Amino acid sequence: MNTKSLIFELKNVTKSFSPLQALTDINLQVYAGERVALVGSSGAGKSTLISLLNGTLLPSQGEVWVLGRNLAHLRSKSLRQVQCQIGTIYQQFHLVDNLRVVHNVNAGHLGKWSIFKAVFSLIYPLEVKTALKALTQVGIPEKLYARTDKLSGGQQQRVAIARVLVQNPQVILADEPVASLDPERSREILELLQQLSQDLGKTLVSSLHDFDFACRYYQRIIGLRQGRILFDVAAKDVSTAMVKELYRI
Ligand SMILES: Nc1ncnc2c1ncn2[C@@H]1O[C@H](COP(=O)(O)OP(=O)(O)OP(=O)(O)O)[C@@H](O)[C@H]1O
Repeated sequence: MNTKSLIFELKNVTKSFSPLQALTDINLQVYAGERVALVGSSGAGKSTLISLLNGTLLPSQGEVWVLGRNLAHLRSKSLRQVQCQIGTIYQQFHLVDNLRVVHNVNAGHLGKWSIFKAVFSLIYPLEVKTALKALTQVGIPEKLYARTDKLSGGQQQRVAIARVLVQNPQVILADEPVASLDPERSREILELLQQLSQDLGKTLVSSLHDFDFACRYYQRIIGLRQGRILFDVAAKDVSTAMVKELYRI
C-alpha cells in the first residue's frame, strides 16, 4: 500500500470532443513526489489528460479528484484554490513576449494577487527578490530585466518554470515541455525539472514525445494509445515490446 498522499485520482474518466472520444475509461492515481511521464503517439490523449489534471477541462464521464477534491463539484473560488496548487508549463511557453522577464515570472502570483496589485506590479515590479530567487533556481538570474522576446527558447522555458516556482504549487504539470527545443536544450530542461522536483519535493507529471528522455528523467511511465492506458510501469520495467505496441500503426 502507498502511504504517500494522493495528489491525483481519476476514476473511469472519459473525455469526448463530440463525436471523437479523446480519452476512454482512464483509471489513475498519482502520489506526492512522483515523477510521471505520459507517452504515446500524436493524438493519443496526453494533452487532454494534462488539461483534466489542472481542471482546464472537465471529464465527460467519471471523476477527477485533485488533492482530495472532486473538481466537478467545486465552485469557482474553491477550484481556483486547488488550481493554485498546480503549476503548468507548456510547449509554447505562454509568456508575454514584449514584457520584461520579471513581469512574466510575477505572473505566477496572479492566482493570489488582487487586480490592483497585479497592475501596480506592471509599473513598479513587486516581489523582485522572489522573482530573482526563482530565476536563480532555473539558472538565469541575470535575465531579470531582459525583454522576454530577446531570450532563446530554452531560456524562455526557464522563465516559464520560474513563473511556476513563484506560484509555489505542490504539483508541476508539463505539457510537451521540450517539443520546441533542440536535443541539448531538451536535456537541460528535463534535468532541471527533475532536479526541482527532487529538491523541492514537487510532484511532476509531463507529457513527452521522446521515449528515451521519459525513461531517463521519470520514475513512472504511462503509455497512452488511442485514448486508453496501454501500460503504467516503472521506467526500469519498460520493454521493447511495450514501446513497439505503443507506436504500432
Ligand atoms: N478542444 C478539442 N476539440 C476537439 N478535439 C480535440 C480537442 N482537444 C483535443 N482533441 C482531439 O483529441 C485527441 C487527443 O488529443 P491530444 O491533444 O490530447 O493528444 P496528444 O497525445 O497530446 O497529441 P500530441 O502529442 O500531438 O500533442 C486528438 O484526436 C485531438 O484532435
